[in-house]
Amino acid sequence: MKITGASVIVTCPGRNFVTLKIVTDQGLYGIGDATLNGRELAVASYLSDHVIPCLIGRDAHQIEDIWQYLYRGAYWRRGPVTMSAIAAVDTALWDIKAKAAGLPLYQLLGGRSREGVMVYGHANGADIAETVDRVGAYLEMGYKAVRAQSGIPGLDGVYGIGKGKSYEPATKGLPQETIWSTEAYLDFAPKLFDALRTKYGFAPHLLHDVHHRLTPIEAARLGKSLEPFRLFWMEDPTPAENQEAFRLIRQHTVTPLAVGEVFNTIWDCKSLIEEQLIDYIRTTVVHAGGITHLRRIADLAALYQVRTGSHGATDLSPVCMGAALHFDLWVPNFGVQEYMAHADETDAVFPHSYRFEDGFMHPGETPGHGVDIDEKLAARFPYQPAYLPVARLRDGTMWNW
Ligand SMILES: O=C(O)[C@@H](O)[C@@H](O)[C@H](O)[C@H](O)CO
Ligand SMILES: [Mg+2]
Repeated sequence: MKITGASVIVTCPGRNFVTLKIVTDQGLYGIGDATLNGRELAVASYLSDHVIPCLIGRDAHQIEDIWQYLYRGAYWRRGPVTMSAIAAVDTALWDIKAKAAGLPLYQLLGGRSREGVMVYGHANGADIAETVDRVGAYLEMGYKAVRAQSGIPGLDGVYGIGKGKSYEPATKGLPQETIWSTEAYLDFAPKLFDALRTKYGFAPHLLHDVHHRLTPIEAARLGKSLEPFRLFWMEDPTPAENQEAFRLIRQHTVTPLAVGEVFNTIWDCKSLIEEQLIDYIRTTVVHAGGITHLRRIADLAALYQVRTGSHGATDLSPVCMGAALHFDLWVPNFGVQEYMAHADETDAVFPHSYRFEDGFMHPGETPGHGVDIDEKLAARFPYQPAYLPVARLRDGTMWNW
């Protein structure tokens, strides 16, 4: 089956998304997510200018060979732009292969390993009282796991706090500037989880995202102070590029650690996994080279009892979500999947077969990954420049957002 064409679709139904569509001489097509929040057009150009010309005429069934061709063949390996582009090709090719087989994608990976995919919701509020209520709303919807993020008195624009119930960090125009104070946060966070456990007990899984803001010793202190509240995980405690930092954190706390949403390859998490410095690996389909590469990361992780907990924020398109759910249904060492529901316009542009039911997601039985794109509708939402925020300390020093 020959690849006869490919195109990049950039659309902004509520937020920006980049989608690759690959078509074949047999009338089958596949799509893959290539969205890199705040840097979308770099991946779109990488695909249009440098990848698509190399795809035409290749056998769409040779997923592994095409992956290796794009990874090794670039000479310049890894990095979020390259790996998101490779991921889009890989996802589209798995979609085509599964459609050709007439099977939902999870069947090609090895079949289902569980009944459904446990997801966690992202609850956020302006203060502790509101966050406690929002967690309650998720529990009422049937969620078994909820990540809780709360505004901190005196700090504007803390990570994870939206204007309404949903959370969308990117804003139109230039990056929004926010202020960060580690001191205020470290005192505040345990109070939030104390309030949550007091109200809801220990049955629900509670998670928390630190979003790379602490130093290793501060992260160790936070992990220790959260131990009485038995979190499912503490996410991204320190900037993730320094794998050694986790040795120090690990010496001090038994709060489980999750990391990896910003990782692109197995090399970013090799030491973290092999030294058993983390409990959950959060790499995802779109930013870590597609299903072909994510499977390698998961297999390495399985050797060390590290489980998966893939990133699933709103900037990962429904195409990524669909592919991730097939992966999750199969992967033996599954932990949990993040799920932030998309805006209605996004769902309309990307019709999909996945669904939420009582705390679990189901990818559906449609052949392929079960997500499509309505190109006519997509064209009605042109790209709008948008950026993630940046953070500074009170004295103006640049920090990690
Ligand atoms: O865990 C998460 O969902 C995140 O940390 C994201 O909200 C992250 O900030 C965005 O995906 C960035 O694009
Ligand atoms: Mg995160």
